[in-house]
Parts: sequence; C-alpha cells; structure tokens
Amino acid sequence: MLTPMRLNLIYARAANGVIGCTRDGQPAMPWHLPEDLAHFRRLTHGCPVIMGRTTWASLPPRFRPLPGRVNLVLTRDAARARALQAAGAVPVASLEAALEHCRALRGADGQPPAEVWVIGGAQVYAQAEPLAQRAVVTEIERAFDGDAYAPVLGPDWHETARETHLSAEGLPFAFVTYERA
Ligand SMILES: CCc1nc(N)nc(N)c1OCCCOc1ncccc1N1CCC(C(F)(F)F)CC1
Repeated sequence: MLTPMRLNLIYARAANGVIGCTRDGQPAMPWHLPEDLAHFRRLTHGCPVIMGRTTWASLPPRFRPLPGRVNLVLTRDAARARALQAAGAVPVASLEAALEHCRALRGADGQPPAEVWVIGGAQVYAQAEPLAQRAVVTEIERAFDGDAYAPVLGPDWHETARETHLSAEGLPFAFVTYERA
C-alpha cells in the first residue's frame, strides 16, 4: 500500500511575520539561530525539497545543492533550468510539476517519498499553502526588519505541537507544528 505523500511547509518567522531580508543586495536571514538550522536539517534530510530560484541562490555554496535531498527549484526559464541542472538541482516549471516529479521518485525502499518540504521563499509558500497538509514553523518571539513575509495560515489550520526554547544567544523561539485535515 503506497503511503500518501505529504506536502509540508517549513519556515522560520519573526513575531512580525518577517522571514527574510535583503543584505548587500542578497536575500539573507535577519537572525542567527543555529538551533533552527539543526532543526531544518534534521527534518528535511533525506526528503525532496522544493524552493524558488531566489532561495536556491541564497543557499551558502557548501549547501548547494542541500546534501542528501533532491533539490527541486522552480524556474520557467530554459537557460536558468540548464544552469540549475548543471549545479545539481532539478529544475521544475511549476509546483504541480515539482509534486509530479516527487511522486515518481523511489527511495531505497522502492517507495515514493512520504514527506516533501517547501523550503522557501515567500512566493512559493503562498502558492503551496493551499496544497499543504502541515506547516512546521520556527516562531521567533522578537520582531525583525525584513522584506519577505510568512504565509498567512488560514482558519482551517490548527496547532498540533509546540516546543518552546531559548537560544544560546538568548533569543526566545518555539518549534510549532500546524496541521489541517
Ligand atoms: C535554515 C533556514 C531555514 N529554517 C527553517 N526553519 N525553514 C527554512 N525553510 C529555512 O530555510 C532553508 C533555506 C535557506 O537556508 C539557508 N539560508 C541562508 C543561510 C543558510 C541556510 N541554510 C543553512 C542550513 C543548511 C542545512 F543543510 F544545514 F540545513 C541549509 C541552508
């Protein structure tokens, strides 16, 4: 029996909804939260990740492609698609095409992936939110300046888990899971 593939959003957001900022013309993270990096790595390792082209470009080179995961990157531009392929990503023209590609993947167990993760950015989260069953959100209890915002999770989403933490640098945050039927 094939287990259904679950589409997940994963993001870290500030108290004011900011998920990213621009530093020296580049997309950047407004905070330093190594605990979130470890959380992200643990949850997504071994699963396909879907991202926008800007998020791909923002990955530190040593993480591009993210190791141990099929990296699907959204682009409709043929030249960019070729460059992405050469760089170890799988270019896809739409979110639907990305999901079709994931359904066709088979792991060492011969099964399709049970979990697929949308990892950014803002436009891709907004597009994926209506299709996703779970959102794993790192909620940082402080406002930050930025220019990219988290998706709005509508009333049909409900919180199913929350772990509160204080980072080594004194930043209060929580790992929160939202699900909808
Ligand atoms: C981690 C940041 C992050 N947090 C949560 N909760 N949800 C996300 N969607 C997310 O954005 C992942 C794509 C952007 O990622 C980075 N952007 C700038 C600098 C570094 C990174 N990381 C460092 C860790 C690395 C590892 F492979 F170790 F996970 C992946 C690339």
